[in-house]
Amino acid sequence: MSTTQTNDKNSQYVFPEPTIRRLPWYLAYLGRLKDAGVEYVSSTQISKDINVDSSMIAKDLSHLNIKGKTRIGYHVASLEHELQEFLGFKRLHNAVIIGTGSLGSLLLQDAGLYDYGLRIVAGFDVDPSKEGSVIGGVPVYGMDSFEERLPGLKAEIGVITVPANCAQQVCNRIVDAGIHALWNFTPFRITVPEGIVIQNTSIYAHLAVMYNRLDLRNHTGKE
Ligand SMILES: NC(=O)c1ccc[n+]([C@@H]2O[C@H](COP(=O)([O-])OP(=O)(O)OC[C@H]3O[C@@H](n4cnc5c(N)ncnc54)[C@H](O)[C@@H]3O)[C@@H](O)[C@H]2O)c1
Repeated sequence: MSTTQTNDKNSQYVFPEPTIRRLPWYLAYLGRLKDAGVEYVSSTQISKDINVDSSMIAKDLSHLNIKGKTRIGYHVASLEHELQEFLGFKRLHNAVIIGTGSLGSLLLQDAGLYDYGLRIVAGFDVDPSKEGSVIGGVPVYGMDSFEERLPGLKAEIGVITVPANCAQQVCNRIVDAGIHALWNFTPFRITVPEGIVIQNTSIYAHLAVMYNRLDLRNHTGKE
């Protein structure tokens, strides 16, 4: 389960989160069409293939700088390009990871994040045994050098993968050091000052939803 807040009373138009969440579905679908050599696709066809209402698709895509042609639909490659631009996947965003344990190490080794515009430039950890290591080609430094190294890393995003009991303290330190966007993987609901973007991501919350739906299914006896 993930939620994004832009804690900024002065922010301009904020796209509805459900719209932003659906756009990557269209992108993945368009990638498949492109690989299959399909040149044009209509919102009706997209609707049939990915099971989203076609009027909702048309509304979602109206936010983009592209128009579909009557009776032909959208040019697949152009729509894919526009979606990637809109979603920020084409732009590289430098990030640092705080906490290079199980989850932090996995993220450091996930080359796929780069394809989605996230370039992790360094990891930081309080554990001295991790200092000086390289995970997934990314150097890991001690937390004591965090403030000193940060300006040179040109990072705009801080990824938080520390134990929940120190999440808030780590968050405060990252924000004080000048980072404006946080991707929080801990189950702790951290609070941030106005103007800081925060994205909470927890697979555990998704598990809870799945268990709840499974229980419901088992009780209603639906096959
Ligand atoms: N979001 C998810 O889907 C998901 C999945 C698994 C774990 N988690 C959460 O991610 C966090 C990390 O989980 P893990 O399994 O990788 O734990 P872990 O214990 O393997 O790693 C935590 C790392 O943080 C470091 N650390 C501790 N305090 C620190 C501090 N003040 N500053 C910098 N580094 C510090 C530790 O030395 C360790 O290397 C936990 O909060 C966990 O609940 C989230």
